[in-house]
Amino acid sequence: MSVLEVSHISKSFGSKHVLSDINLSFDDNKIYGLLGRNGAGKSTLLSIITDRIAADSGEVKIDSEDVDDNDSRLGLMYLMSEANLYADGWKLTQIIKDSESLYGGFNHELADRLIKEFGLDINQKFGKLSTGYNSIFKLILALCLPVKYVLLDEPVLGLDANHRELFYSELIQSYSDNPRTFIISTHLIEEVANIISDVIVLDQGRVILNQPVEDVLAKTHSVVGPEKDVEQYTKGLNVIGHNMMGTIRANYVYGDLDDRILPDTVQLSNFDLQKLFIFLTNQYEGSAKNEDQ
Ligand SMILES: Nc1ncnc2c1ncn2[C@@H]1O[C@H](COP(=O)(O)OP(=O)(O)OP(=O)(O)O)[C@@H](O)[C@H]1O
Repeated sequence: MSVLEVSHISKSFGSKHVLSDINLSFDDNKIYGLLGRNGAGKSTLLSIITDRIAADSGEVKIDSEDVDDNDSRLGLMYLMSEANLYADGWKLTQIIKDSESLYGGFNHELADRLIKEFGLDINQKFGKLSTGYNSIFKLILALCLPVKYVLLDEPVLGLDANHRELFYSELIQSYSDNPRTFIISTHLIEEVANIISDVIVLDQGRVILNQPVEDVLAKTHSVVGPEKDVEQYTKGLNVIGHNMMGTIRANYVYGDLDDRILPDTVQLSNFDLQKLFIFLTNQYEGSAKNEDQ
């Protein structure tokens, strides 16, 4: 079992602290969702992990070996991001050839199928691709290169709804054919909620949540009923948000419920990852920032 470990990573740009003491560990064969609001530091973190930019302090290791300037470790990761690594005049076929020799392999069978399914013109030059096809081409590279860690920064940028669906189903297929670790940074939480096994939330350069999705969802409770009863029932619990619908109140709780008695007038259910994300990163009433890191 190998582990990708991020220890005490901090990064500033000028006087702006972008990442502060980030500690994360990525296990084999899991699909991580890396979530955070605009400017939270997601792309910076992924670029540091893959040694595209240097951290101010801290280290990234794979199997206890620092990845810094270490080709054998860096070759275990591929970062698909908005930043283009390829020159506009390069042909896609040439980029595939170069990547194949750099990474020591390429799944041509899968690539051929994806090229056909997405309708990508493989004889095109890189710079001539539309935004969507630019993403599609980089996704094909990401899925077909023989790496242990696939890092996807906004993978569906510019993809239409049909192509997004196709990508998610191909991602699942590729993962089940060849289990490996994915780290997916995205704002489309609802679209990835059923794909990811673990969720990491970055907020203002810090990790505020890092847990299996199943455990996280089990701790979400929406408590709905007459205002007085809801307030009474949720007293002392970690209420991270609320809604009013006339005289009916919904309090959103994140954390374990104790064995308090639920009044007949009050209904209890779980709420989804997107709602939790919004409450946690909105600094809504009663922040859960220090919980469950
Ligand atoms: N090269 C750079 N020089 C100066 N500031 C930078 C640089 N790269 C990133 N930043 C700043 O660092 C902060 C974090 O940026 P980053 O792109 O990592 O966030 P993000 O979570 O990926 O955001 P988004 O979801 O909007 O893409 C932002 O305030 C950004 O302006």
